[in-house]
Amino acid sequence: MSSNKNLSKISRLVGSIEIPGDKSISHRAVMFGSMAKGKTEISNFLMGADCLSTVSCFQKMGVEIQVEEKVVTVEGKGIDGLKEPSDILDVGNSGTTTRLMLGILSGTPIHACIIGDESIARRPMSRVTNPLRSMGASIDGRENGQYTPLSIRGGNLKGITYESPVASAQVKSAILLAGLRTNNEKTTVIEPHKSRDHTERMLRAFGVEVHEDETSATVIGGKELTATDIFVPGDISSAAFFLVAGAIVPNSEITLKNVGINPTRTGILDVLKMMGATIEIIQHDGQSFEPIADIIIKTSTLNGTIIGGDLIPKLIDEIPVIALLATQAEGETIIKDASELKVKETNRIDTVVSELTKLGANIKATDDGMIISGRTTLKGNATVSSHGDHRIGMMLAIAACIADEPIQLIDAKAIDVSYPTFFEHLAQLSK
Ligand SMILES: O=C(O)C1=C[C@@H](OP(=O)(O)O)[C@@H](O)[C@H](O)C1
Ligand SMILES: C=C(OP(=O)(O)O)C(=O)O
Repeated sequence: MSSNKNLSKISRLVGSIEIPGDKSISHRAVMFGSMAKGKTEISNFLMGADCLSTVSCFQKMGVEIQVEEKVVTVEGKGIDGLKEPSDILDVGNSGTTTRLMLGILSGTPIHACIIGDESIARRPMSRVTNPLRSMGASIDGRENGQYTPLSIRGGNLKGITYESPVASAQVKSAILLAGLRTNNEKTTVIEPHKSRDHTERMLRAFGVEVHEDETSATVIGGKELTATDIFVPGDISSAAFFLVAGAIVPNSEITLKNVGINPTRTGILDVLKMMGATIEIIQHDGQSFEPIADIIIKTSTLNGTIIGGDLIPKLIDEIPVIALLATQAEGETIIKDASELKVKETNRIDTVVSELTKLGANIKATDDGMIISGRTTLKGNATVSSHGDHRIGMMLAIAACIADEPIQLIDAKAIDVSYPTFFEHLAQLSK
């Protein structure tokens, strides 16, 4: 489904918005609620297309799930409660749904087929299908299980210690979720850098013990999950677009409310501080399993910086909009160690560089990231495309706020994947 938007410069951004629920946490709440015994009520659920794909896949496996405007109720029937689906499980555009669901299905004695859209069909799945096979799952698919369509039949699993070549919460979560299905065996995932730990935190909320250290996580199989109510904090990856907008649109001051500030996700806040942004973080008291804050950002004078190493997994989805931020910073910004960008919804090194270049940015691709020289005036008067990638679409819509001439954005609809109210929020803040 394609849709285009004409976007113009904005004189200032003022006011406050409530950031919609976190995508990673919304997916997990539906999945873990489906595996648990009892009723899980999820509030502030993200009504984005990706999370609705997760809901529909678990409904097809017989789980009763009701969705009523940001409140989702899941009637879990326990870890053995999933039924063999009579239809294909369609994950749409969602890598998280695909990889975590493969982990869950690995130890479930049913057969399932998984397909998604054309972007999903290009995303590498061997990073989960290979370790899951080594635990005992039968998985097949295009190019020996590297790409969708995939088919899976769960088996009797054994625990493994898996040293992942990539820092990926999707890989870690898939293996840990499979590990829960072993008979009292230990499963450990070791990563090169720590990835987001929402799975570990939420499993504990569902009553399952998870052992964590600096870069590893361990579960013991055979434990039941107990249903619990989950409040989903606002998604810092969605907040990132308005954090950058607030910093680069002149005379702005905006407050972003209820933003999740899990330290494995706050790389964007570190970068804004490193670049000299005026930012205030007011943490809420009495949090449950994920910390939450209101964040105030003002128009800022910015300097270039170097972003790499263990900061990368903490901001991987924010790199497109960080590249835009860097076009408005004095001097050079180097983003390195980020080759994972090549296997997201698009090759985000290529799409960021090609679309920002059309707007007049001084940006070049490297093997594992990009180098941006600022500060440049974005001229606009160009047609750019999301390439079907929600984060590229939102980055370009924020670029339009400061470009001298209007921009036409092709396929703005892609934004619905993670932030369906994005344009309403932008309009609300625009003065
Ligand atoms: O576990 C998750 O919810 C996610 C993990 C990250 O992917 P990787 O695990 O591939 O790094 C991230 O890019 C994605 O948007 C969501
Ligand atoms: C990479 C992303 O999501 P997923 O892997 O779930 O498709 C994203 O939201 O930027």
